[in-house]
Amino acid sequence: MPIELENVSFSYGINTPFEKKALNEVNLKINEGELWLFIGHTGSGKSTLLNTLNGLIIPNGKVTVDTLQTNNKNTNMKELRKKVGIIFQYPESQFFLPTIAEEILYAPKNFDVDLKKEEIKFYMDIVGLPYDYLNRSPFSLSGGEMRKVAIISVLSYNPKYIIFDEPTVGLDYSTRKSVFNTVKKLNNMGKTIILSTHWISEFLELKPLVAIMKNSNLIFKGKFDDFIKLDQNFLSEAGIIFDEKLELYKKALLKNDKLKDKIAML
Ligand SMILES: Nc1ncnc2c1ncn2[C@@H]1O[C@H](COP(=O)(O)OP(=O)(O)OP(=O)(O)O)[C@@H](O)[C@H]1O
Repeated sequence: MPIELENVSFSYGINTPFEKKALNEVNLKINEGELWLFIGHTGSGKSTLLNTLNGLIIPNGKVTVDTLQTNNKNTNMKELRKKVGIIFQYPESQFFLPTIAEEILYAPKNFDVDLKKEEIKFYMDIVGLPYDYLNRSPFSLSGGEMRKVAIISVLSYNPKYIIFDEPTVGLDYSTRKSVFNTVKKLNNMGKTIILSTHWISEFLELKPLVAIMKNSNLIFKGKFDDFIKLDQNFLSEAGIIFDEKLELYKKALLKNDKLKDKIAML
């Protein structure tokens, strides 16, 4: 079953001098097992859109997760939020417990999930965090390690859909690579992943589906190679600039050169 957005619109600060439209008539269907990359300039509406998917923001229009509609007062929001886990930008700012083990156990407890020791180890393996970190304070970790703990605390209640809002923001190259590997593993496990990023080429190997936001509008949704072939002006007006790797990939793709698959793996 999919996540479906139908005519989704949202404004902040309605009827105030600060009223700001963040989503305008967005329509999108996200099928199970897909990997979606949301891109677009700063302030284009990506985070707002992601926050509508688990009911943190209730927009006008309709957001349906499997059979659960976020704006239906009969919807069990706990059930919906258990299905759709969000890893926020700078999630580490939300830590408040003394040990990593307690941080990891907090969300599953909330969702009535009895998390087994082996499951914690399994999730630690996925993100690449050593087991002997469990008794450490989350505040003693590096930024990248904190990000990994935040990812585990969402994985720990086994959501079907996992949303990453700019998962690699503020991280160094090797930690970005490790977050990328986590995304890859989760998607290979069949999880549906929806992520916003400014680092498109890091995800090239996975050939995600791409959604482009511009000034609160969803201006493109489609396959990765169709995105790559989009007109350069159209892209740069949406704040999207290709780096060297994407340019190389585009050249090979347009020439139908087999090299493109090698470039994607770089
Ligand atoms: N809490 C808020 N109150 C008022 N306006 C907001 C709020 N959050 C976001 N906005 C505005 O809504 C618009 C969309 O913001 P949003 O955070 O969704 O964009 P974004 O594409 O995720 O940006 P970024 O890439 O910088 O994270 C922007 O103009 C932003 O200033």
